[in-house]
Amino acid sequence: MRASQKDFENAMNQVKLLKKDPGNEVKLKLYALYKQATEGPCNVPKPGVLDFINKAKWDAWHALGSLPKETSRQNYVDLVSSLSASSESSGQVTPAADRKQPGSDALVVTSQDGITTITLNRPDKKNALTPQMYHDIMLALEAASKDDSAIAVLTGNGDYYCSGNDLTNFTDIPPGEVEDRARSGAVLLRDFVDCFIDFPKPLVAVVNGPAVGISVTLLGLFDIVYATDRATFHTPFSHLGQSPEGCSSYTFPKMMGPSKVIFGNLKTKCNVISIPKATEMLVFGKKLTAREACTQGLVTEVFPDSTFQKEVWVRLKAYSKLPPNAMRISKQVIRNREKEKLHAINAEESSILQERWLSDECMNAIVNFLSKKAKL
Ligand SMILES: CCCCC/C=C/C(=O)SCCNC(=O)CCNC(=O)[C@H](O)C(C)(C)COP(=O)(O)OP(=O)(O)OC[C@H]1O[C@@H](n2cnc3c(N)ncnc32)[C@H](O)[C@@H]1OP(=O)(O)O
Repeated sequence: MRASQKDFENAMNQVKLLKKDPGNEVKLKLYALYKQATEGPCNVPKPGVLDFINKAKWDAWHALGSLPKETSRQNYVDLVSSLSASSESSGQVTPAADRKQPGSDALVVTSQDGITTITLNRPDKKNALTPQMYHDIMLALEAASKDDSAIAVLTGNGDYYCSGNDLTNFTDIPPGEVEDRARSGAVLLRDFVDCFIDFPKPLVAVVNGPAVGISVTLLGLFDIVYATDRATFHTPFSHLGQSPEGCSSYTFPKMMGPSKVIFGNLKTKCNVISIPKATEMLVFGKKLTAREACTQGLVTEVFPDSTFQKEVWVRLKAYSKLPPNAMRISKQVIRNREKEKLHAINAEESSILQERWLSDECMNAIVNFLSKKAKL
């Protein structure tokens, strides 16, 4: 049943009566749904980067794209009713408990046992990332940085962890808007990666299956990476006419070390081969198994697929009981001196990628994928 105007007005009144502050992430969602329900798609200029509050509001509204007014009204009413129910029930202090992002089912955020879990939920598309998902992940990280959880986890639903950027993001671009789209894509990428660089609590990747593209490169910004032995790690940037992001041009060579020198078989007089592992991945697109990724320092520990979920969550629940402030401060000590550098690298990688997206090599690769001529 569709929410009526009366239901919508009741919901607006109910918001004022909430006993508990729902937190910034939910307030932004409410704001966005309200604007979309009353005014339709975002049609105002984007505020400047330093106008943080209005930019966050604009981003939240803009992320709703062309969601119809009636659906927005319904989502607003549903969200308020779930908030009212939870604020009247047990009085729990867990702000993100079993929270499903309205407007998109592609991301599910839950908070339990001191752990905020962000789950990519597009299993039929191998959890490929849409623009809405990039925005929702940023909002979820922002909320998780302030909620009372001790650690945050990113994982995937289904057989894949994530197949990277959704390549259909490159379609339906009207002629004349290609450069604008590349520019806004680079801004989105930079903002997105910045959120990982700045995330203040221990951040854990539970890699439940194969990982591709940006979902791999970001791993260098996580504090722990647990992988099933079924996972693979693939960064086919050259195949796609693209270039590395997620700060991987810095984190991968740093973690994988200098050139590994491999001598050929002396009898057959092979040449000396000396290619750094990071180059083999980021330039030549070599796919690593979970065990290879662990040897290279990208993965913390590999678990048998049959016991993966059980073993990992037992471990994480134990970690989440450690004193949260001590964990946060230790992370700061480990990471802070690199932060400025990482932000600069992120900005540089994003701007190089902006150029790559306009190249024939990139366009041809996308067309080939979409016309099912090429798969990785
Ligand atoms: C703004 C920020 C930009 C950040 C820059 C990021 C860059 C990257 O992440 S580069 C990496 C991009 N990813 C890829 O190139 C992966 C493309 N996908 C594949 O090659 C394959 O789908 C596969 C190897 C991931 C899985 O193959 P398979 O097991 O055979 O499954 P299907 O191909 O049948 O996939 C099922 C379904 O999902 C769709 N899909 C999978 N990945 C993507 C994707 N990345 N983008 C769009 N769609 C994807 C696939 O097309 C199938 O759809 P249907 O045919 O409609 O069922």
